[in-house]
Amino acid sequence: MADVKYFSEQEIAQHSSENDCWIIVHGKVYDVTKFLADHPGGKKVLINVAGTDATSKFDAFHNAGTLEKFGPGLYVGEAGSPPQANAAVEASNEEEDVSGPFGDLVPFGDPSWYQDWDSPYYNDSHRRLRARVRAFVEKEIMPYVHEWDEAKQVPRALFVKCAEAGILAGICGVVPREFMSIDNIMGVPLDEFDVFHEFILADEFSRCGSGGVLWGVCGGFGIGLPPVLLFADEVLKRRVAPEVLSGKKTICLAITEPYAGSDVAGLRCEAKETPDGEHFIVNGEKKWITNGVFADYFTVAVRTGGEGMGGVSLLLIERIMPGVKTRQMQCSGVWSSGTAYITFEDVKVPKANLIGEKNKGFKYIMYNFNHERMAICIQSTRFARVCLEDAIKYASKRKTFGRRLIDHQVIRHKMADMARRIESTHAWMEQLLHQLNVMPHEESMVKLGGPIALLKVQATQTFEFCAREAAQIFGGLAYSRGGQGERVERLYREVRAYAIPGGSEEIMTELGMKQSLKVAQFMGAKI
Ligand code: HEM
Repeated sequence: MADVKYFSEQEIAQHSSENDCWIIVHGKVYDVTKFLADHPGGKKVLINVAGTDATSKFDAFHNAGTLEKFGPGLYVGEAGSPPQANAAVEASNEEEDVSGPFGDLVPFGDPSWYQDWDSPYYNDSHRRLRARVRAFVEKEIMPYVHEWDEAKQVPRALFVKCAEAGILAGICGVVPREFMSIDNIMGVPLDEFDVFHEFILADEFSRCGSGGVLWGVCGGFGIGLPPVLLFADEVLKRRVAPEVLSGKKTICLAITEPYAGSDVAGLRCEAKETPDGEHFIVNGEKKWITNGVFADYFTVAVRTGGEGMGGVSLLLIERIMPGVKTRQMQCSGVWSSGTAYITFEDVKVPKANLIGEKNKGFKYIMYNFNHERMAICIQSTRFARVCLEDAIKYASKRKTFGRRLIDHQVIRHKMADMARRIESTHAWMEQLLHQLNVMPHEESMVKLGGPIALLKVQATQTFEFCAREAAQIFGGLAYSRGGQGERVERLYREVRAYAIPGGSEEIMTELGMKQSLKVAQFMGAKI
């Protein structure tokens, strides 16, 4: 704090020309002289408010993220006089107080336990984690999301940052203790880390409002690494897991093909054993593979046996192996996630890279399906909240016909419709997360497969509805990329990336009911 400079209103008022232009926004002083020519809103608007407090005008046209990104380069100090040092306050700040409400308190913009409602699912360790992930995402991710999305890639350094913060280890569904150099995940001891901690990691990360960035970091990792951790032999696991968990290398899961999507058992990519039995020769194509553009490792579903699910194996293929080619696919959304079309042409893969047993691949894939689908539900539900949060914030400041947008009943009713869908989806999601927390895995695969499939439909349809309604509230601002409607515009384009992969809406609806009927009959229902 010692280096912070303070300026009085009179001092700031002297910097009021095109050649020397300061403004105050939210109590901070910015020297925008060199920024005038680059300001996307034009230089005149800035010169008109030079030397004054421009907070209300600034708020009318920008997101909070604008200052997080541009502010540090323009900041010169604080407006007003220095605060008196208060030893008692400084001492009490050292203890992390996690009680009370948390976040911006926009109605339904965060789950209800953020408003200090009682909940059976969360304790102080969850509250502490919530604050830490939020601080990390707001500092390291949110200011750059638009830039990364437009560049269609996330920086490699972000993987290492996320690994060091503990985020990677926390989202793979199995806590990879043996490969971790620390005994906690963002301060939560590994023995205490539960499904709700993982939920908070994914939910708070999703506040970045970009499936592209989220999948860019976690999309391949969260589904490509679990089969290695759970089923690969020690040698393969020890070679691959530590470097992926440390963010130095990346991994993805390659199942879908031009010929087989949700119908996994129909995949064609073949792996033929060489006569000496030492290698597989892999030939085939994979499509829509998240992170495939840059991944170092590919957990690939290949056909090693006859038709159907009994002939599928999982093989770890490496980018350095001759015959592996990837190209970026041009998709409507999730731009920075590196969606790839992959060709394997006579790729020679050592037998040692077989994950688990031959022809057991389908079982291994199924093992992680509930986890993968739950991740999609968590992300979709938070994205729906992001749409509502941004819509409420924007409608509270934008005026039309002499009134704020939010003062129009038709706009409030849109918000109400969004809120009730989000809250009911969230409550069902928490109920199922609780079951995942307490139920043995094998049992949960059978009993929860149906409800989680239906929850995926519910969550993605809620997301779709909220993206649409928020876009209507933002109007033209959600039709152009960047700026105030940035998150809504992007999320609107990303809806299909959630409603189709991980089991399409149609297949989930059918599976959800069929599976639930089977379970009911097994449990004795006379139907
Ligand atoms: C530190 C000061 C400021 C910075 C860093 C800044 C930055 C930006 C940026 C990055 C944009 C593009 C849209 C976005 O990303 O949000 C923008 C747009 C804009 N800014 Fe600023 N701005 C500042 C201050 C102001 C002030 C004080 C005003 C008004 C008096 C203003 C008026 C506008 C307008 C009218 C737009 C265009 C909005 C639109 O496209 O609808 N800006 N500004």
